[in-house]
Order: sequence, then C-alpha cells, then structure tokens
Amino acid sequence: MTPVPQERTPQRPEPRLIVGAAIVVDGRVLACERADPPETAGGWEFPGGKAEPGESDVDALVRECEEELGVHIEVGEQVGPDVPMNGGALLLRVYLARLVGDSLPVALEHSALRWLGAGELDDVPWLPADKPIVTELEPILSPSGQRSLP
Ligand SMILES: Nc1nc2c([nH]c(=O)n2[C@H]2C[C@H](O)[C@@H](COP(=O)(O)OP(=O)(O)OP(=O)(O)O)O2)c(=O)[nH]1
Repeated sequence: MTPVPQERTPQRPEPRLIVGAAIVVDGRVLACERADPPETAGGWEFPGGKAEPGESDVDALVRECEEELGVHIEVGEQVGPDVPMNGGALLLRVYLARLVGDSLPVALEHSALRWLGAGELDDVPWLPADKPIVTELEPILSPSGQRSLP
C-alpha cells in the first residue's frame, strides 16, 4: 500500500523568554529607563532580560538584577499576562519581587530609576509590552491590594 503523505504543519520556534522583576518596596515599584538601543531608549521597563537556555526564570531574574542594579532579589508570583513581542519571537513575563539585604538599586545599565506608587504608574512612558502588566500591578500596589506581595 502506498503511504499517505502526512500533512506538514510548519513548526514555529519557541519564543525567547524575557523575564522582568516588579521589585516592590513599601507599595512602590521600581521602574527603569532604558539607555539603549535607540529604538527603546527612553522607554521604561522592569529590570531583567533574556533567560539563557536552561536557566530558570528565577535564576535569570536574580542574575539580571545583580548585573543591572547591584541588588539581590527574592522572586514571588507572576504578575500580569505573558506578553508576546516582535511578532511572537519574544515573550515578556514579569514576576513580583522584593529586595533582600541592605543594598539599594543603582542604575548600572539604565539611564534612570524611579519608585512609583499606585497613582504614579502613568508618570513614565512604559514600553508597549509592559502596559498590560502595569495595569494588573496597579491594584496590587494600592494599600488595600498588597495581598500578592512576596
Ligand atoms: N528587561 C526588560 N525588557 C523588556 C521589557 N519590556 C520590553 O519590551 N522589553 C524588551 C526590551 C528588549 O528588546 C528586550 C530585552 O532585552 P535586553 O537587551 O534587556 O536583554 P538582555 O539584558 O538579556 O541583554 P542582551 O543579552 O540582549 O545584551 O525586551 C521589560 O519590562 N524588561
């Protein structure tokens, strides 16, 4: 019998994961202004970056926050949705986090840092992918909603 040719569905490569940390202290979250590249410079984001192959989300976030801010963090629950970027090639995922130890964040790679309370989240131009996440962060930062904080 002649084998029936199988339908071939083109395989999309897995998106590259970008992890971000919503570091919260006393009801305010740390926002970071990108310094480069020119396409995203001046946009505000959560500290973080690409998870390396085989690296857990938590390990990637701890590493990135040490590199970018000189702080050690403890990572909590995810906040907001996974947000596809670059036509699905990248996926942004953000977790609540808190500072561990006495070190305060320093802008080692960003051009500015700001601590924003619930009513101040619109004070900076977030990168587009961050907006649905910031929307879900707002009620968590408000005094009545700090249930999910790590
Ligand atoms: N870290 C971070 N990146 C974000 C956010 N929102 C957003 O659109 N991005 C984009 C900006 C960049 O195009 C990409 C992250 O790349 P990156 O350059 O920070 O990654 P990285 O630290 O691993 O650096 P590299 O390996 O490319 O040098 O994701 C966010 O909240 N945090």
